[in-house]
Amino acid sequence: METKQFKAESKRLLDMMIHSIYTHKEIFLRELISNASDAIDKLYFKSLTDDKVGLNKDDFAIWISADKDSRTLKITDNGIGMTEEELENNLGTIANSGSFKFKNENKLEEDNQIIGQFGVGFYSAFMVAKKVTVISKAYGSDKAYQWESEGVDGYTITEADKKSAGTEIILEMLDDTDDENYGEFLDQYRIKSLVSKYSDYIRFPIKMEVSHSRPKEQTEEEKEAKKPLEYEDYIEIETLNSMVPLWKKNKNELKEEDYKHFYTEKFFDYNEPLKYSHISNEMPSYNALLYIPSKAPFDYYSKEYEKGLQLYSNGVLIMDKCADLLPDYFSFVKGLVDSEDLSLNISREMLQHDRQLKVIAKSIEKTISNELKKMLKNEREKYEEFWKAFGLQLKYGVYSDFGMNKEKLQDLLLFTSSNEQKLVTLDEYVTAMREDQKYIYYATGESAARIEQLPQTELVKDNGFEILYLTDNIDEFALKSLMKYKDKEFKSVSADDLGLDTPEKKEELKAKEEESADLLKELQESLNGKVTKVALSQRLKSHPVCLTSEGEISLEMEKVLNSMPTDQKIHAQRVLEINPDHEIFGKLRSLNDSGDKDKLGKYAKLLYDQALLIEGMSIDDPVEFSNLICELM
Ligand SMILES: Nc1ncnc2c1ncn2[C@@H]1O[C@H](COP(=O)(O)OP(=O)(O)OP(=O)(O)O)[C@@H](O)[C@H]1O
Repeated sequence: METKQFKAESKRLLDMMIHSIYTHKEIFLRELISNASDAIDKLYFKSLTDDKVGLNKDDFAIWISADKDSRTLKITDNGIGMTEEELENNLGTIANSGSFKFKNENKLEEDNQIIGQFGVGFYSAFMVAKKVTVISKAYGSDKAYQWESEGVDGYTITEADKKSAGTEIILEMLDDTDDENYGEFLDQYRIKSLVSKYSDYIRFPIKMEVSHSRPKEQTEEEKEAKKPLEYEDYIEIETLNSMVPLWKKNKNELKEEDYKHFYTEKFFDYNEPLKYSHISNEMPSYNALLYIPSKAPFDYYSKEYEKGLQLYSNGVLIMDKCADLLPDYFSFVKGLVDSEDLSLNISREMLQHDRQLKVIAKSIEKTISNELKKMLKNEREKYEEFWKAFGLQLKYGVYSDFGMNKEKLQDLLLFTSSNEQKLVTLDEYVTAMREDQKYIYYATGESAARIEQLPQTELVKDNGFEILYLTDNIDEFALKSLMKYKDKEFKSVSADDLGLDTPEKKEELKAKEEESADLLKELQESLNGKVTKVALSQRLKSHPVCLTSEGEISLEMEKVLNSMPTDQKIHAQRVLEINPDHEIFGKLRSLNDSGDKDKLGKYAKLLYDQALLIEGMSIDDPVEFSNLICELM
């Protein structure tokens, strides 16, 4: 069977290319500068083995000049240039990359800085220009040629005049419209900022004549007469790019200040970073600078915050915030990644499916996780500072995605402990556990101070067990996702069975409950369905009552879930626990025995409201509460 070749409708293809491959028009400049840099790289490469080139590394440069009157922008390089045939092949055929071939043929192993590989970047010029002229003279050739095109209708190639090898690209900008201002690309400030945004690390100087203004010299008489200053324009040649990226410099040459300065400048943060790391990775190959800010940005915990690392390919910026490089739970990390293996031209959508990118993202995640673990181990104070700013995000990470990442994150968590209210890791908690302690205990509340006073914590504390104080909304959900840590289950101090009672004690309580069954039933009935049970408490020591819950939803979870903006309200199954050793219990019994149901009902309401207040919850009818107190007083 004969295999047929695909045919392409090149005009349509070009049209599609121009209008759909890039999202931002401004990147045309990046593409043309990258091409110029590639061309110089090729001639520089030749000059290493061929004396006839006659140029040193310092002689190479890219020039930009803009002329507002003729609305033209010129990008010139003294690189390898193109022959007539190369103009035809490289600029006349979409997706034909001379650079890609060059790279392959010359196996630029060590000094591989060639950027181009797809053979499409050049055409981005048509996003902003109505006419593109390329005048080029190939190195070693005595003839120069001019390629000219107004877009989809085709191109012409004619002989031209040009003295030295290299290429000059002239863009005649499109007319401005109501929506688009193409003239802005002729503005020197705009050009400067585009170069520093996208092409700052091109390794050959990008030069431009920049006009400045300065006060004119005054004569002595003029000075004395206090004549107002007059200004004059002057032109200066400026190099617009800084050329060597910090992350490609040798680590030994760099000082802490260099990294910190780079961070504050690049990521617009007044505060110095808490931590940085400079990574040169082999497999996959990439360089990265990663920073942990010392404070959470003001919008960090809002929808407006955009996570991501800057993504560079060979020193050329591809994307400002590449979200795919960071998992959500490490979204606080700032920094950049530079990889030669990524292509400059792939669009955002394609990038997401780039296998290489995924491999890099995995490697970065591992690095961040290791750095955090190291910090936790060796720089506890710093880690606690980090925790204050971003701990919440890690706890969200444990809970979200159905707990998929909990194992990776569990050793990075900190909780306030009942022991001196200091922060502890789960590992520290478990290591300090007594042999007879079955569970990791926790209590929830608004603040550590509030939790400290909860009656429910009494018994666990009396047994000498440490309690984790959970004060953030997400905390209990995160622990529920974890379920266990090192085979130890988490247990709320409000849980049914705290695992503290001996079988004899349990029996004793059961007998007491049976004995008071009709009293407990009476109390529950008088609370009109507000609680599912009134029970005798085994956890209370000095307090008369507390509120706990049965089933999966705790009172704290009820609070959190009901504070969310949904119509559906969730109810925990509330249990009012009464301390059988408290005086008030005797009072309740005698009321019940004497058949004073009315008073008993009032006591039940009061005790229930008290339990609510202790829990930090609001009571249904404060007026009734106040009246009842007065009545009984
Ligand atoms: N200034 C230049 N000097 C010499 N050759 C050039 C120049 N600009 C473009 N070329 C040639 O034209 C080819 C096509 O350029 P184009 O920008 O379309 O793609 P590319 O740079 O190869 O790849 P990519 O699309 O990844 O940028 C280049 O590979 C190169 O051979």
